[in-house]
Amino acid sequence: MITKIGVLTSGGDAPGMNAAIRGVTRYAIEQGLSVTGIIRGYEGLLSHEIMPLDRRDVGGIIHRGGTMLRTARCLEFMEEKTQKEAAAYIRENDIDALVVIGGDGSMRGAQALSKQGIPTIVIPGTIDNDMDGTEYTIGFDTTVNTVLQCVNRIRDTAYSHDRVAVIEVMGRHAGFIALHAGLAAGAEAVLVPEHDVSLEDLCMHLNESHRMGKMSSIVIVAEGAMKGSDVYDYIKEHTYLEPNLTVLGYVQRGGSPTARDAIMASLFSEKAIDCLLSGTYNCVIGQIGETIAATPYTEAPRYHFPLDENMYRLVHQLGR
Ligand SMILES: Nc1ncnc2c1ncn2[C@@H]1O[C@H](COP(=O)(O)OP(=O)(O)OP(=O)(O)O)[C@@H](O)[C@H]1O
Ligand SMILES: O=P(O)(O)OC[C@H]1O[C@](O)(CO)[C@@H](O)[C@@H]1O
Ligand SMILES: [Mg+2]
Repeated sequence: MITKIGVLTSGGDAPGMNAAIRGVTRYAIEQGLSVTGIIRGYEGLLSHEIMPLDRRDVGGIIHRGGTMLRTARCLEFMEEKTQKEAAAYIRENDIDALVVIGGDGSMRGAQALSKQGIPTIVIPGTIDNDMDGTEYTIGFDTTVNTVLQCVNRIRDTAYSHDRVAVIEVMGRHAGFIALHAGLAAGAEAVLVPEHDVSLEDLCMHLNESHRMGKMSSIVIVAEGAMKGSDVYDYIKEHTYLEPNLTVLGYVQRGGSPTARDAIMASLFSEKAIDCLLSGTYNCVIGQIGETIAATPYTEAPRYHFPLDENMYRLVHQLGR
């Protein structure tokens, strides 16, 4: 029977992680469990940094970006020896199950711990929206809206100076941020890791739009597709157009969560605790269609939600 849970955040921080820490803590306490917070993700399990969490400890954080528990990318945790040490520490502290809030890498970490006999459950928290077992990850909506606001500002300059604004956004392995922000901002083109990038085609596309009377354009590049600076250089060398470059960087990851992210964080938290209480674990919580589901790690790849090809086509058709 589960009486005490641990909770940690891992990987890149994402807006809404704090709302999830609050949701997990308060809902678990409501159900009669006690809660331990682990500091700095899997690193905290190795450096033994933990703290008890009560209702008041998670007060005043629902609207804050980042994560009050801190987070880390812990490379040591890739080794089985380290995973065994972490599992032993969890047992020593009488933690019966662990809630991991993080992205796809963090989910692999949770799966590794479950192989060591620790019941785990994952709440998807990453701005990248690139996890199996869910159509939505906490933080994505906030980031897309942040990028949109930035692009709208950059557009003013691009328009006024007749320039091609090249904007690099995050997404090491996935183009969701670029695609969604691109469609919302009316970009001329988006470059994403899921599609081969031809800078020759891009320049033809931009030149053609220019001939049709379009004096300024927006090109959004996911960092995993190509470096924004390479796109800038190519346009400068191969066209008569005038590009400018903005690498958005970490402004995309901070900030207060949108209503959608704070709501999803709360709903995912409730589902995670309900699952643990009913003996369902080693699962990723996720939104699948209209439902909030719990999918075993081993089955999550069956629920892979790729980039929406219709949206990708539409960006390029509407952007000219
Ligand atoms: N195969 C694995 N086995 C064990 N642990 C892993 C594995 N992959 C990742 N992890 C752990 O999860 C941590 C976070 O992973 P990663 O850096 O990929 O971020 P993420 O959770 O995908 O979030 P984001 O992509 O939003 O930054 C890693 O630093 C590592 O501690
Ligand atoms: O510099 P860091 O913290 O490793 O984060 C960069 C990476 O994290 C992510 O933002 C996801 O949080 C990726 O898109 C990005 O490549
Ligand atoms: Mg990831």
